[in-house]
Amino acid sequence: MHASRGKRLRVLVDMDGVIADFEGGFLKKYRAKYPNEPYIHLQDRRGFWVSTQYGQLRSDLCEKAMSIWESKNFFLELDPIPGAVEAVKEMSEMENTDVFICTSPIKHYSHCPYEKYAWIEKHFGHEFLEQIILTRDKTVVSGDLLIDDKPDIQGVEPNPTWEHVLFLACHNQHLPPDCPPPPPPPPAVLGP
Ligand SMILES: O=c1ccn([C@@H]2O[C@H](COP(=O)(O)O)[C@@H](O)[C@H]2O)c(=O)[nH]1
Ligand SMILES: [Mg+2]
Repeated sequence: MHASRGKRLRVLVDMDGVIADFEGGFLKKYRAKYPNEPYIHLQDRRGFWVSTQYGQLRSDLCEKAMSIWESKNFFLELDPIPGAVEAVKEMSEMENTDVFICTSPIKHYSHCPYEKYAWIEKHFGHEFLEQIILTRDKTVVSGDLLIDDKPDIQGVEPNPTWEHVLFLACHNQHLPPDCPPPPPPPPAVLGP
């Protein structure tokens, strides 16, 4: 459709959970730093926010989880999702197609933005640094497709130009197709 109109296809590709293994990297470093604390197996992950599910497990684990991705080298040392780097490179070489990495940095910015750039350079090469978009609000970025593992992508723009392609991840694989995520469970009632 796009090529017939002479228009190029612009694909926005998320980073964490799509090309970089955020969940696997988190669990490995969390268990190394907190070997005596409970943890959540990847097959038991539910909901986009790791910190929320760890906080539900025990309230202090929310901050312990956050300390992992706020640490130096967390983002830089993430493994690529198998096959993802090759797939993105291949897509970026397709005719009439422009690919951008569209990723949200954490607000604790000491390491994350730098390491996201360094990760892209390491796995895609220096040239690909032209194709990075760092934003906390993906709704204001224009594109045709956004490939992203977050089920609900919201921001100030109620009608983003892109169509969201939900990328399968451990935290979203139980969601019914094309449905919004379920509301959070009510707080647990503790007995006497
Ligand atoms: O519990 C969590 C899980 C992830 N994050 C951060 O959110 C962004 C997700 O970026 P995407 O571009 O949507 O993949 C990433 O920086 C994670 O570190 C979080 O803050 N809390
Ligand atoms: Mg993601």
